[in-house]
Amino acid sequence: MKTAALYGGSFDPPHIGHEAVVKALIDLDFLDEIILMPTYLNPFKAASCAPAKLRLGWLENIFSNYKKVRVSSFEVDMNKKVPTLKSVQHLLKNYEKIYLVIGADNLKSLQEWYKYEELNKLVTFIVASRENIDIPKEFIKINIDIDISSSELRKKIDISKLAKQNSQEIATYYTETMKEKNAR
Ligand SMILES: Nc1ncnc2c1ncn2[C@@H]1O[C@H](COP(=O)(O)OP(=O)(O)OP(=O)(O)O)[C@@H](O)[C@H]1O
Ligand SMILES: O=C(O)c1ccc[n+]([C@@H]2O[C@H](COP(=O)([O-])O)[C@@H](O)[C@H]2O)c1
Repeated sequence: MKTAALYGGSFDPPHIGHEAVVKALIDLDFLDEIILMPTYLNPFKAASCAPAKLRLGWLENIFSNYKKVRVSSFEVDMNKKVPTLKSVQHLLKNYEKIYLVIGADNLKSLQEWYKYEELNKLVTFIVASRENIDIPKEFIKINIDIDISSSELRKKIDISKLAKQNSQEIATYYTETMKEKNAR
């Protein structure tokens, strides 16, 4: 059986920071596969901006030509908030080891994740550096230096920060959706 990195996220929108994380993961020889798994909805969030199926389609498009990478619709298909533990348990039916990828900003809330102790026993974490946040030594670290976030992009879309494949479509979607939201 193979090893896989589970890289979950809202990807609302996907951006070049996410692409940089995936590229860094591809270079890790101990990973057979990288599984991108967009959330239906982050368990800690009240809503997403773009619907789950749209975010899933964007990711499939962006990463279709990346070797070792696949996009999983597991959480989107559940049509509800899915704790990461459930996704890991699902993957462990087919993979012998799961590495769980998070950005360093997620470290502060990790202990509050659903059944964190159990999750921590099942996975090995890979943490992507972000905003100079300290990453404790027990984590595998990947060095990412892309100062961009989806929330910033939702406030002000910048096409140069989006993946090239579908940047125009994504930029138009957020420009129009945010205009409508602000007009309400
Ligand atoms: N620029 C980045 N550098 C390193 N890690 C990142 C970066 N952007 C996102 N990540 C990590 O990738 C995962 C998915 O990110 P997510 O879809 O939440 O994007 P985000 O930019 O963090 O969004 P938001 O601003 O809404 O929190 C998270 O674990 C996040 O910490
Ligand atoms: O399992 C949990 O309790 C949990 C709580 C908060 C976030 N997560 C996961 O963390 C990943 C990153 O979320 P986000 O919204 O920051 O991209 C995504 O896969 C979420 O499902 C998981």
